[in-house]
Amino acid sequence: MSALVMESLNKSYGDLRALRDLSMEVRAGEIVGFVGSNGAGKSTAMRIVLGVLGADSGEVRWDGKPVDLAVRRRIGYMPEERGLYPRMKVSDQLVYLARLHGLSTASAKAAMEQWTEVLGIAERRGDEILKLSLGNQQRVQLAAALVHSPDILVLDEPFSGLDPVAVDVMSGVLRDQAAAGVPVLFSSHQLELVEALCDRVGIIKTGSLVAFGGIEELRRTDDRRWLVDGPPAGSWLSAVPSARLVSHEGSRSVVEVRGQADDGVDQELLRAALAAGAVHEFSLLRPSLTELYRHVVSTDSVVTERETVSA
Ligand SMILES: Nc1ncnc2c1ncn2[C@@H]1O[C@H](COP(=O)(O)OP(=O)(O)OP(=O)(O)O)[C@@H](O)[C@H]1O
Repeated sequence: MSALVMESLNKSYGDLRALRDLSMEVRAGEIVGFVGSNGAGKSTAMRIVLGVLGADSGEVRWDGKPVDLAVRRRIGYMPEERGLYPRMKVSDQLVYLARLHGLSTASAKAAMEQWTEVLGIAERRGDEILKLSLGNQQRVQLAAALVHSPDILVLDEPFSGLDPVAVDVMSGVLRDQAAAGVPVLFSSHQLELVEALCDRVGIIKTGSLVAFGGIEELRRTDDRRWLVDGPPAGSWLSAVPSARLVSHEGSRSVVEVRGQADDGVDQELLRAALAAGAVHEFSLLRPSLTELYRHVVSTDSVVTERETVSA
C-alpha cells in the first residue's frame, strides 16, 4: 500500500538541531496529526517533505521510492506562512495554481468552481485575497492545496483561526480525502480536534518524535487510573499493593496502577473496595490526547510505536 515515509530526517539551522532522526509514515487513506510545542520542528519536517527545504540527512519516500519533483507536484501543501497573492482574485488565483500543476484551463476552472463551492467561498470568487477574513483566506488556501486533486496532503496548521463551522467544513474535506485514499498529514495545536480526526498521532519534542501511534495505542503505554465512588480508598487500597492513591474528594477516589498489563487488577481493586463498603461507581479513566501530550512532553520517556517504517 502506498505510504509517505519520512526516515531518519535530520536538520540543523546553524547550531540549532531542528530535527533529530525523525521517522514517521502516513499510509494511504489515513489522517495523521502532527503535534508538538512551538518550535518543536513540525513545519521543518513538512517543508522537507515538500522539498522546499533540504534535510541534512535522511529520506522522504512515496510508494517506496525517494520523493522526486514529479511526486512533489502531486502533493497538496498548505504552508504555515500561507503564500497566496494578496491582490489576486480568488478565482484567478486558484485557476492559476491549478494550471501550474498541469491542468487544462477548462479543468482548472471546473476545479476552482468545485472547491470554492465545497469550502463555502463561492460568493468570494471575485474578491481579492487581501479583502477576505483570515478564515476565508484559509479556506482559499485549502482550495489551493486541493485544486489539482493531489495524491498526498500536507497541511501546516490548517485549523488555526477557523470558526467552528469552518472547522467542520475543513474536517469533512480531510475525512473525504482520506476516504478516497489520500494520505493526510497535518499539524495542529488543537488537540481535541486531532483526537477526533486522526487515525494516528505523532508527538514531536525538540526535533525528536517521542510518540507515534493511534490514540488507543498511546493510551496503552500510560498508567491506568480508575475512579472509585465508594468507601475512601485510604481504608482499602493497601489490599492491592500495586495501586496508589492519586486523589480523593468526598467518596470519590482516583487510584492508579503502573503499566497496562492485563493482570485482573481492576477486579482486585473492585473486590477490595466492596469489602470496605458500597461502591456506587467504578470506572476506568481514559486519558485524553491533551493529557497524554502533557505527560509525554513533560517527561523524557519515549512512548512510541516507532514501528519499522515500510520501505
Ligand atoms: N529558517 C530558519 N532559520 C533558523 N532557524 C529556524 C528556521 N526555521 C525554523 N527555525 C527554528 O527551528 C526550530 C523548529 O521550527 P519549526 O518552525 O519547524 O517548528 P514548529 O514545530 O513548526 O513550530 P510552531 O508550532 O511554532 O509552528 C525552531 O527553533 C525555529 O526557531
